[in-house]
Amino acid sequence: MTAIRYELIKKDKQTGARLGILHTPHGSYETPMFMPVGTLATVKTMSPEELKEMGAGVILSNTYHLWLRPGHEIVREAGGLHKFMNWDQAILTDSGGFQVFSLSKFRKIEEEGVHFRNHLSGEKLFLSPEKATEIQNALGADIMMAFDECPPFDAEYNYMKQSVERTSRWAERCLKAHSRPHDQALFGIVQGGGNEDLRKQSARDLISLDFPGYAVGGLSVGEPKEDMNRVLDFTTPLLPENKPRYLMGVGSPDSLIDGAIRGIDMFDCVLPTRIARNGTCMTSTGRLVVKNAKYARDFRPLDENCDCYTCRNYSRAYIRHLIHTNEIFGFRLCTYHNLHFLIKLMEQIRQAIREDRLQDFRDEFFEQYGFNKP
Ligand SMILES: CNc1nc2c(CCNCc3ccccc3)c3nc(N)[nH]c(=O)c3cc2[nH]1
Repeated sequence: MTAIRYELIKKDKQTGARLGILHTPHGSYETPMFMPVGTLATVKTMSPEELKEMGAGVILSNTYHLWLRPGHEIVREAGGLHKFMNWDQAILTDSGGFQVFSLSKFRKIEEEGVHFRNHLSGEKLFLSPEKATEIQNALGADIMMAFDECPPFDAEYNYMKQSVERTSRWAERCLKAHSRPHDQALFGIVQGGGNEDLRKQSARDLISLDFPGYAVGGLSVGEPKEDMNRVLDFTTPLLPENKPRYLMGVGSPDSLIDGAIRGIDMFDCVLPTRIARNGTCMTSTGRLVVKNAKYARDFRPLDENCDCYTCRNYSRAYIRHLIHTNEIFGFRLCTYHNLHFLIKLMEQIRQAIREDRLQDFRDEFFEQYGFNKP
């Protein structure tokens, strides 16, 4: 028995969306789901109790960051990430590949792995499929990711082809190095940019290795949303129907809906927590920059249609004051609201799938939120 099991409950009659349950050693969670990001073993400014209160299930942490600080051996000695951060629900760790490419200026990619510099100290570092797998085994997350290369979306075809083939070889090396397959599910990551044939090759390679789940990588890296949707249109149908599909780094409301419509089950994004720290909030009628002076005497909640802790107890004027004075409580209130907003959106998406009306829901939501309907 592998560490996780995906149970397909039903498919939406209007779209490629599906309602499912992801069973993990730390709990079972309905999908499609949004996973808050907690890079350094904390979802910034939120306590585990608050995360549970708002309905968070699986949260993310990061191999690269935790390897550098505090070091994966300390987390292992603490009894693993769940014990270390006092989180008794599920955890997913990314493999560190993406962070190396996005954080480190100098890097050299070879068959063996990636040479780069520590983005904090400048010291020379090296990450390989084996090392990334060893770190994730030490962290002990329920779901861990294969070590991959996420090339620029518009990389030259031959480079992209070489990269996909190397990522497939790296995935096999991760499977071989994985020491705890019964406790931790290793997901393969499909690459290939915007090239349908390379996406097919990547999916075929990874499916032949029989992973318990698959991520669609190489997207949400600056390409237009139409391109992301086009890639999903021909990529998710390649993936096994009875296994979870995770679209990496996607979390704006329109992309969550469009990803769910195309058969994605799991999403993560730093957006809700990151924009909260500069006073930008997601509301049912679009984004609201609460530190704007126009809210100085606005005593309404952030979102009149929201029943979260923030919206039940505090006004725009008060939150604006806190953000304006750099008060940490202001960041907490905006973070709580933004995470609750996305978790609530996923519940609405799941309900729309139950009622076979996700396309209609998309139209209503886009209209209300202010996304131009293509
Ligand atoms: C924002 N757009 C985007 N993010 C991508 C990521 C990282 C996903 N977020 C994981 C995370 C975990 C903890 C803390 C912070 C982030 C990717 N990761 C991998 N391994 N491969 C990708 O292709 C890839 C593509 C991405 N696009």
